[in-house]
Amino acid sequence: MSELLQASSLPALRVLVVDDQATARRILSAQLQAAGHQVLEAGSSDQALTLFQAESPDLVLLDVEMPGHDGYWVASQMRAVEAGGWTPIIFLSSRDKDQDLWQGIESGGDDYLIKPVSATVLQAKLRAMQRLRRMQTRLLELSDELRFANEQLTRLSHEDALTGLPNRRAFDARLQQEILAAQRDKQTLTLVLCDIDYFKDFNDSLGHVEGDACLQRVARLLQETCRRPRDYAARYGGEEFALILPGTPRSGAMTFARAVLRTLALTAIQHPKSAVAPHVSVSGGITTCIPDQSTTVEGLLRRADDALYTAKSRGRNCFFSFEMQMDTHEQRSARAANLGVDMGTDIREPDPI
Ligand SMILES: Nc1nc2c(ncn2[C@@H]2O[C@H](COP(=O)(O)OP(=O)(O)OP(=O)(O)O)[C@@H](O)[C@H]2O)c(=O)[nH]1
Repeated sequence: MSELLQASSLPALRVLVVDDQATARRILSAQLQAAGHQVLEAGSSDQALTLFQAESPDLVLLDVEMPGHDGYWVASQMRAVEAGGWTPIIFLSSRDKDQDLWQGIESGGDDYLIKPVSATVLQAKLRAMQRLRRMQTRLLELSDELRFANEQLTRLSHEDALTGLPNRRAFDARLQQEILAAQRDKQTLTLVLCDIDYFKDFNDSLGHVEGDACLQRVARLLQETCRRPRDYAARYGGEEFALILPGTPRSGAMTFARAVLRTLALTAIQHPKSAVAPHVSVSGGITTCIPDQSTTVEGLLRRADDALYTAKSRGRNCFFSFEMQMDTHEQRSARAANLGVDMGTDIREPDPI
């Protein structure tokens, strides 16, 4: 690289020189190389277009008069294939009428120099192009940084900072999508709301730092209990979690609830102030339906929340579902036989572990 380029810290350019005269090309190329630039040479309009597309040069120096298609045509073709980019094109021509310059700019050129072009003028033009190139590079970097920041922002606006689970906003959007999908496919959809029991007492006795750690562990356990790819766990509020189990009927929801209760019992996060268990437990409200036109996010959440309230009032550390209560005794017995569990309207861990 020449001392001139190094000293100015301007980027060296990859220049496509298009001229049907081999001698003119060679002289120009030598000047450019002496100034530290890289040169690609094209002796025809077709070759120019091929190199332009294959090599994406930083600058095109383009002769006007060439056999076949002239330089104006080449410039317009380059603009057409560039798709959103902008490579500077400078015409070098012995045509010196105003109309020629006009046509050059109209066809997509950025500048028009009349041959013979002095070495100083050429250097000056190249310096200007180098500055443009540097600005363009910086703009591209900035736009990448902006895109990355936007992606981060979108992710953060959908994520709960403490647990890393999706937050309420993301959950509501997902539930809406799953309602529509289940409506379309006539599939069952289960919604579960879980709330940690006596969590205020947990915080009061062990402190908020332990409380936060507890929320993180419960979040992870719930997420791990979601075994199917479309199951979705979110932090819905303070100590409340919400789960969507698509394609899951009542029996599957019960299995899920039992798994949650068992996992929490096995994990045994100590809860010195719980009135229902020596460990952290949850209460849960479940609703299962095949959504129709009248099914809404708000309606489903209300039903699950009412069920959660009932689970709390029935003693906590259990799940409750109104739909299961509506099952006939025969259905319950049949399912209980299949699952090998004692199924009431609320779901508990039957044997102390
Ligand atoms: N450490 C911590 N505590 C939280 C967070 N969000 C909510 N809480 C606490 O969760 C507790 C919820 O208390 P309540 O709504 O009274 O419910 P509870 O004590 O769990 O009682 P029940 O739900 O009836 O069993 C409050 O003390 C909140 O301060 C959090 O991000 N971190």
